[in-house]
Amino acid sequence: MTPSSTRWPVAVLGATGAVGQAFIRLLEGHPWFDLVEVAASERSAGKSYQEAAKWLEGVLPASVAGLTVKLCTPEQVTAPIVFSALDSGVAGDVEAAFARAGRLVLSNAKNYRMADDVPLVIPEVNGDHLALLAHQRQVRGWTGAIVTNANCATTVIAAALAPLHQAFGVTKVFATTMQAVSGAGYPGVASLDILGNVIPYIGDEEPKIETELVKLLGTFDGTRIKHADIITSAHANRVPVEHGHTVCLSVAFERKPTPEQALDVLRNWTGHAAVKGLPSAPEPALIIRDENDRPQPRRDVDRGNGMATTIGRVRADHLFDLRLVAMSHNVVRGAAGGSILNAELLAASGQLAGIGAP
Ligand SMILES: NC(=O)C1=CN([C@@H]2O[C@H](COP(=O)(O)OP(=O)(O)OC[C@H]3O[C@@H](n4cnc5c(N)ncnc54)[C@H](OP(=O)(O)O)[C@@H]3O)[C@@H](O)[C@H]2O)C=CC1
Ligand SMILES: N[C@@H](CC(=O)OP(=O)(O)O)C(=O)O
Repeated sequence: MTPSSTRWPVAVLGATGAVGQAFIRLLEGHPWFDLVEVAASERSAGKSYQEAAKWLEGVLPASVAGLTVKLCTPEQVTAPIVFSALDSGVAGDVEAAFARAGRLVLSNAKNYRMADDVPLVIPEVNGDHLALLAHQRQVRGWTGAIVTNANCATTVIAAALAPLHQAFGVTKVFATTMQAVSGAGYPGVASLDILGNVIPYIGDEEPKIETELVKLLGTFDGTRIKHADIITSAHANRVPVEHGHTVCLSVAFERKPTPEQALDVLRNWTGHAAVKGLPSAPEPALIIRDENDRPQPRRDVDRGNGMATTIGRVRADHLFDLRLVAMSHNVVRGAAGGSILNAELLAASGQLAGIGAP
């Protein structure tokens, strides 16, 4: 699927961090988007990207190495589409300034996720929520817009539960996460804190999982999102894994499925139809493993170029109705790749018209 022969210039804000670097890797050779600008804090601005960033994985693309890092202002950064990998301490003001200046901001930060007029989107799960942008422009008077993607642990849970919610109506979720160190950004957690250890606390993570899930699985009525009626109890843990958040789930339903019925739904789920064929869309979005010892971050995290969610251990639950384990790449599916897929869906559905006009 191609939206037209148009190519869009894009920028990355927070380009030097863990998620910013993933954007740079994933945008290299993208068929629709050209990365033309990178921006970060005052500490990095004015330096070449190569000098400012401690490159973490693979080879830094030559086209980016020599770019001068800009400050994160709409005066300095002129691209109409802006991917934001900014620290949440600054994302609120910076992202609003870009949207006010007519730019489309695709944000990874938590600041606007739960705002009533801001779409919180995992394309396969709730791509239709992007239509909320018309309401956002009306309410805020912006010519640009902000679209957010979810917390990376919530992304795993929502991707696994969306098909089951559609088929059987999820009512309660008990979620225990095992989250990779890359989720804490760079340099992140001190090695002596995490090597050979588990940390049973990630600041602010459990409330985000519990609130974002109901918005993601909610329904859009043409003006607003009606949140799903699901109660979630989350336990968030940091584990010594490089990439990939794993989540153990116990789930209760309105209509209790057998494990076989649940597996059938998961295996046949295709998600929001408009996502199929987009450049970053994994095919399939969900990979179901029958082995007792999967999913595993080491073996499954890069499936679908890091965009697929792997699910296993689907079985009956003694406490609720069903148990399962799900895992996906927190920096790709749960951050940069998810944002790029949001932008692709907007482009393919003709929703980029007028973007970039002041
Ligand atoms: N890592 C993950 O798995 C996920 C992260 N997220 C979210 O994505 C965002 C980025 O996370 P991550 O890459 O891990 O974080 P990092 O700490 O690795 O990177 C933060 C980035 O923000 C920039 N920055 C910090 N302060 C300022 C400032 N005052 N002005 C402008 N830029 C600034 C940094 O620039 P500089 O180098 O110049 O300091 C750096 O580029 C966060 O909001 C995070 O919560 C969301 C989902 C998953
Ligand atoms: N808190 C997540 C990563 C993250 O930054 O999430 P959020 O964007 O919701 O703050 C983790 O530690 O794995």
